[in-house]
Amino acid sequence: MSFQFNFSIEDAEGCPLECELSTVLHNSSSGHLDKEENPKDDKLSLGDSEVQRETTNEVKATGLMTSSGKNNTFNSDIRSFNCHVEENPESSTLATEHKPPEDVSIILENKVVESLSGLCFVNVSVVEMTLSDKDSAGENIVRKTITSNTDLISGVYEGGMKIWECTFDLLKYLEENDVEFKGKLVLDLGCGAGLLGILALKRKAKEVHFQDYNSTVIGEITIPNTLVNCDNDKTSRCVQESSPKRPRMSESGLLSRCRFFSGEWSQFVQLIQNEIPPKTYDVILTSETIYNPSYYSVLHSVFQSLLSRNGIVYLATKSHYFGVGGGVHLFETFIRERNVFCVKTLQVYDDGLQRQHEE
Ligand SMILES: C[S@@+](CC[C@H](N)C(=O)[O-])C[C@H]1O[C@@H](n2cnc3c(N)ncnc32)[C@H](O)[C@@H]1O
Repeated sequence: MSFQFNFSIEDAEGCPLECELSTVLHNSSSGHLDKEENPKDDKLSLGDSEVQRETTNEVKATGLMTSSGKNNTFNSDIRSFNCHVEENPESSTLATEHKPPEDVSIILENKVVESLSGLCFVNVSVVEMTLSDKDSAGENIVRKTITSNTDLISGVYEGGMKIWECTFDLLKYLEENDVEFKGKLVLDLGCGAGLLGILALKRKAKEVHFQDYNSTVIGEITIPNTLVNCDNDKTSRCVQESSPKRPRMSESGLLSRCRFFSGEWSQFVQLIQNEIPPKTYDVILTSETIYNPSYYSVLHSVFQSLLSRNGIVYLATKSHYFGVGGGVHLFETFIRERNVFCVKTLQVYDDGLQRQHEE
């Protein structure tokens, strides 16, 4: 069954010039999500959105609605997922840049590498097992999530350890539509495993920045994943499942076109904006980052501050995140109310939804 949301495609002429960034999030957006209007939507759909700036001063946005049940082998079903909201979250986590070590082989110690569709990634369970013993001095996110039995702990751990389903939808969309990355400065925002940024890197992006809330994710998952995909000419014959790949130092060339950041989004914006010259991104890729409505304001300001004038944002999301309350309708409303971007649906993937719904 195909499912379409109420996204509309707007002419760039219909879009206003940049407007002020709203500071109100909860109040302004929550009242506009009318769950009763499409009561079935929430359970059935996932979505991708793309936000685009035009060459004129006008801002145009397009959206890609996707849904998928195909990748459940890699991800538990998170349409209804557990989120623990900390009473005193460690918010405003400072943004930090992470430099891969000189000896890149160290990064892959104790890692098991898997592959899918030409992309390699470390097995998260193995990383978690290793970390549950040793990260007590660090963020300790593995132990915290095990203890609280949650997919994420708001303000502490934002879910970057595993690969979420919409990442695969967006990868598919980018490949099928031959989206151009050559020569572009790309941001994988809320990257987790970083597969979106890695795809951009392999497709000749000039530079890719990876950002995740948690430094543990960047160090233990994102950087290793980037490294195992850095074997430029040989990536098509990815390592066999469960076989660790040990790239030579000479194979890590692509790493020089990557930068890695951890920290909360507003802090990240500050860090990037303080660079001289200040940077803006041609493409922002982001998957499963709109689950929490209380982050919409800062997320919008990331787009507004860091997207270049001709830039474009591809955003992949599920229709609704039970337990936290975010979702595509709410986010679309939020974007429209800010009046900076327009939104359009690009595509809906609905594989497996009926099956999921019947359950
Ligand atoms: C559910 S995970 C999705 C990870 C990955 N994009 C995927 O699709 O597999 C959400 C990601 O958004 C990022 N994130 C969410 N809220 C954030 C915030 N307030 N500040 C910084 N990063 C945040 C985290 O880095 C986290 O990894």
